[in-house]
Amino acid sequence: MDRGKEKDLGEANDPGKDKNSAYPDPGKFGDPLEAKDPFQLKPEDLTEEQTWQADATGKLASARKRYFHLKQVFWKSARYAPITTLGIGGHGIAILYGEADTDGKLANRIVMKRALHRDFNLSIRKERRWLRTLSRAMHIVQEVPVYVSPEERQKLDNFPTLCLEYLQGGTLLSFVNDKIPRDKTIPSRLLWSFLLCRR
Ligand SMILES: Nc1ncnc2c1ncn2[C@@H]1O[C@H](COP(=O)(O)OP(=O)(O)OP(=O)(O)O)[C@@H](O)[C@H]1O
Repeated sequence: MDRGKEKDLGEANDPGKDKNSAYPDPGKFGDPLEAKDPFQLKPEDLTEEQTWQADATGKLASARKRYFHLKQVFWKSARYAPITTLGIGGHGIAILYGEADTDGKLANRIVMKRALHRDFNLSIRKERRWLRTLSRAMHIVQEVPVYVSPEERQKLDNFPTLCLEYLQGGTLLSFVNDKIPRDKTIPSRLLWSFLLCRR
């Protein structure tokens, strides 16, 4: 997809806004998931560091565009629906999607991660290369298959998208931030043990 087309994706084109559209209701998976539209993301959802790195509104606008596009890819899908925004990193946005089974019940959760800007697509590709290199490492997040039609696949591939397993307990970074005091470092042997533990 070229950039001009991407710019056209505005709120008016949001398939979720059309009550008659085939876009699945984000709440379709029901309890116990408190499903919410990732669109409710607000500038205050960015961490202090993230707002320092870039203008919050600009970053949020990019995140919304990425999300709009992803939503368009899956808007006819009976299988995948967005649940929430997990976060915005230095380069990308991570959105949690639910995968339904044939009865429409939540069967799996998948993280879709995209670059915030075309210039960061390279960082997503690099991350993918590393993930594939580390694909047998027990404690490294893994790519997961996404079952889409050829049309959806083509749209999905217009922007490099990482489809990852969902780390329910949080990432290693969130563990370090939560549990390791700021004046302490995580021992190298522990980090190596994460990398060397094989499936
Ligand atoms: N597979 C995942 N499971 C659960 N949460 C995730 C997953 N991937 C990302 N997240 C959450 O989404 C946030 C944004 O992720 P992302 O990978 O884009 O950024 P980052 O790793 O914080 O920074 P950077 O873009 O600089 O690598 C993370 O901080 C994390 O909280």
